[in-house]
Amino acid sequence: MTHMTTSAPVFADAAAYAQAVEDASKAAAAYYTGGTSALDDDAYDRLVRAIAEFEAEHPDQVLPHSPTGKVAGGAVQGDVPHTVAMLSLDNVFAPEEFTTWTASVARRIGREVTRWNVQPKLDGLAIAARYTDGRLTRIVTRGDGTAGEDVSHAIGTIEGLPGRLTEPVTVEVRGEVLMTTGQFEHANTVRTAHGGAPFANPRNAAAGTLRAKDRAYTVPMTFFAYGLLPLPTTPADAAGHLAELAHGDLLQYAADLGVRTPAGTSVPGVTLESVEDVLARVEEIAALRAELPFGIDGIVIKADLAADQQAAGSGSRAPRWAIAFKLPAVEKITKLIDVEWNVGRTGIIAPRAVLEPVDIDGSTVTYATLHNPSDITRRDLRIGDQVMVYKAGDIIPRVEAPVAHLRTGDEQPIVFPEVCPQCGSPIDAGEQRWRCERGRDCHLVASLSYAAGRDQLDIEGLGASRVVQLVDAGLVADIADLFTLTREQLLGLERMGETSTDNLLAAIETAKTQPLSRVLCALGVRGTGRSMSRRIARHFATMDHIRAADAEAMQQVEGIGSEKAPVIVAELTELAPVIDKLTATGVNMTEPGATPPTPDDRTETGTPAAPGPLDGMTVVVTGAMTGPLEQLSRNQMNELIERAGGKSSSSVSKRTSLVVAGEGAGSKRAKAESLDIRLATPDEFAELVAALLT
Ligand SMILES: NC(=O)c1ccc[n+]([C@@H]2O[C@H](COP(=O)([O-])OP(=O)(O)OC[C@H]3O[C@@H](n4cnc5c(N)ncnc54)[C@H](O)[C@@H]3O)[C@@H](O)[C@H]2O)c1
Ligand SMILES: [Zn+2]
Repeated sequence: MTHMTTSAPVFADAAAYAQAVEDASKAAAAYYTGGTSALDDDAYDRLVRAIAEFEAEHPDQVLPHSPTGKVAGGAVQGDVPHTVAMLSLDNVFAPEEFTTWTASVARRIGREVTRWNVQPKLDGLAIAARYTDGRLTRIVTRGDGTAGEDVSHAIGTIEGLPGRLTEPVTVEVRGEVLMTTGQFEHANTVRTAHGGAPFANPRNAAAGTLRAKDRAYTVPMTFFAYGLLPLPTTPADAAGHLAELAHGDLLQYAADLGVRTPAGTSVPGVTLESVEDVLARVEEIAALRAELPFGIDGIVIKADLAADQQAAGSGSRAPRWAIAFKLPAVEKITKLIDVEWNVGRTGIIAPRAVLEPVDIDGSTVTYATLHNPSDITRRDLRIGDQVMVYKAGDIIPRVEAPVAHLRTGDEQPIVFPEVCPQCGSPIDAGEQRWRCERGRDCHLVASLSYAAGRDQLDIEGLGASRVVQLVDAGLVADIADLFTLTREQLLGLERMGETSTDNLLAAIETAKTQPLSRVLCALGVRGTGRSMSRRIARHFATMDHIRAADAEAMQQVEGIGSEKAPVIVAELTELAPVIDKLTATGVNMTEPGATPPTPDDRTETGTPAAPGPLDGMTVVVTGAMTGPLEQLSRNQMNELIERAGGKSSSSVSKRTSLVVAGEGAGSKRAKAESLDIRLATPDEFAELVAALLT
């Protein structure tokens, strides 16, 4: 779980440094006041680290408004003074750094720290809530640490921060205001409904909401306390008592007063004595992060005893008795390139965001869930948007919201499908989650239409609408059922006359004689398309040999690697009942011209009985075919090439041996000429493979 952010940029000169200070200040101002920063946290931290490095090397050039060494990067102020400074926290990123830090604290205070209080580092913003005689009278933000902004207008909208304590005491409660995932979703729904731009993430939403005055609507937030201290008006004995309490006891007292603390969550604060135990707890909290209903960006470890804290003291930016063990960033800004619509097994049509690849928490994220269409509307997403993407642990990455102010005006609306993208049937959009009207049959309709297609079994008269009819009538449940359809059954369907019935039955009968490669393709084995199916069929020659192949044998087929092979083998096992049924109905299960591999010949590809005219050649077909080849589809041309011992390809490269250029051939022909690759007209090619053109 150790982590280090990527290296920081280096500034060429003072001007670049000044620009960086400017950018960082602007980002921090947005970050702390509820605007949306143009930088994600990693980018901001990198920038500040680079600024610090430059300043270390050029101490004479440090700008007064540099963010380094300041609470909130010096970007925010306030006019309500804090009685005790509200500081930031220093960071560590790895166990060794933490151990080093604990040793430095021990050195400073001249003894080991007695025990530690370990709690989640809540990802919101710090506030001080002042209670007078038990009544909540004022809420102040952290500001620059010495003075904050009065946000008392938010009283009553923050769950966990009661208007009245259980005892009439005068105290200041400190803690974090945040939005839970649910509150964030709700806030964006309400906000966009009022014509506002959605908040980029829960933290940003909490910051913006806390400061907003006179809004037409209110949205709830949540508070968790992590501190309690006396106010100037607190009676001396009570104040003295508070000052002596250990951190854990203070939080227990806050909870007793009715204030929410992390104690009620799955990551309560705990006190631990050894560094090992602390580190183990850090791991535990990190592991729970993805499932928490609120964001955390680390773990805070504090000396628990007041005496230890006082001995360690505080710096101008952070206390010396506490540290934040930072967890890797789980949010990054990247671009929304596209939205795909996938149909699940039950017919649910789910949108999925296609992203510009971005590294988050140790993995590259290219897709993120968008849940459902209303989710897209609620988030007001557009293609081309910069979006905040969240990913932690093993959860599916999700798009939180667009970073609306980064819009350029070139963003495009997301187009919702009008019919099922898989089978073309109408969509049931009555619920939040859209669904293909065919439900579970959607896949069946799609896979049967595919199987009947021109490049597979080529069953004329079996278009999508006919397939829908057959499925709806319960006549077919898999592709094998097509071959046992009776005349009576077909005649019973609407719009099915004698002629079309006979034609369809004849087409189905013809389909039984298709080569194995097409039957295999029709089965829709995951990970195989047309050309892969042809390669498999040519290699093994018969369905029995294909089914007998284990993953290792499957890997002998060109283009099948160690990852794909077991998937294909497993798929074929799953399809066994359908394959058996197909065989029983008399569907051809051999590949013409191919011979099965011999057992000791595991590296050789199954070769045609006789050497073909295109042996070892890679052939590209372009333009319109004429003469004897006129009727052949591109797929059939490719089949022909492979039957002749060649390899078909769709792009011209140095490795291409021959380009068959028909009428209208354009760029591929030009490329072949520039690479000096042999060209043939369709007629010349037909002659070359004449023996195979029967
Ligand atoms: N994206 C941006 O543009 C941008 C700009 C500025 C800052 N930031 C981010 O903000 C962070 C620095 O912010 P910071 O100065 O507020 O410091 P910080 O968030 O690293 O740590 C201090 C804060 O932690 C909070 N906290 C949460 N749980 C706590 C607990 N249990 N006990 C004590 N405190 C707790 C408090 O609010 C406290 O003020 C960095 O991670 C940086 O990336 C981002
Ligand atoms: Zn469908």
